[in-house]
Amino acid sequence: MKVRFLGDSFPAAREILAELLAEDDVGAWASGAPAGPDGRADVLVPAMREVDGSLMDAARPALIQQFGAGLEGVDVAAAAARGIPVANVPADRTGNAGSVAELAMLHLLALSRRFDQARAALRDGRLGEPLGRGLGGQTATVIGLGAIGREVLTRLRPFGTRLVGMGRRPRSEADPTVLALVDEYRPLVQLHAALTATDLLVLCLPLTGDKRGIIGAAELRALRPGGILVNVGRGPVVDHDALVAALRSGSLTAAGLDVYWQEPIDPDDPVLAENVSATPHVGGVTTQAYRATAERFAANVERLRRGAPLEDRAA
Ligand SMILES: O=CC(=O)O
Repeated sequence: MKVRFLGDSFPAAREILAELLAEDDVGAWASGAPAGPDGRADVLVPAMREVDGSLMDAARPALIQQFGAGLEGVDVAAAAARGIPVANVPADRTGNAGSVAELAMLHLLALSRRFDQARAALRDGRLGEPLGRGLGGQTATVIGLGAIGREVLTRLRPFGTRLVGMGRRPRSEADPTVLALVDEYRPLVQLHAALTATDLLVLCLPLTGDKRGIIGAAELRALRPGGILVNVGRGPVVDHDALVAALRSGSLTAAGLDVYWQEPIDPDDPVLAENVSATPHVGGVTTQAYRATAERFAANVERLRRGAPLEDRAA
């Protein structure tokens, strides 16, 4: 089987997959699908690129299989119209959610303890600065209570942080396992009120439904003074210009970002000149999560080969 990733990002995913699918041809189209017979793949891997109907017509894949959870770049209706199955590897099945949550913790700790400034002080020969803040006693609001949000809450608990969980559902319909993880549950319709009592805002949302730009200027302004935002879900959930403005004015103290409006982010993007700790979409990029993701991916390729029903289908 010919397995092709769109773009040459996420190289370790291909390496681990190539080991598991040793009989198959695993590779990448560095700049999108090439024309002609070379542009055909049995399994097409979106890898954060857009997959529209014309790309499907050119590549004529037997399966569009994400190496990970997010399918927001895939025109699932166009795939269904062409009879092409679309599948992903859900974050809760592989340890991916735990890896992403761990990265959220890294950003929270680095920004609260001002890790970049500490390293700069060390290089300047200064001692005992900067003054950081601990996570204890602060209020963290985690928006998005899927597998990643839950793992973030679990990891924050031992730090003595007050935990607010926000999800779509009214409290009466919230999942009891989520309610057990938080000090307070609030439905998303109470977003503004929750933010006014928030020091640490952690976004763990997929880009589905009406989530684009839900964190804009008014929401960032509502956070408590000294507020920190961490986004490990999807970039466009936050309004880019509002984020830059809030960081510039100091109304938001710092941001930890692993996901962006376009990926990879332009290194000259003004947000990167502000007080941010930024990583290039490595939330799920750990040997543990990748091995488990690759195993589920390879199992679906094997099913495709045998004509067996595929797992984790979105279409
Ligand atoms: O971003 C990573 C994923 O969607 O799995």
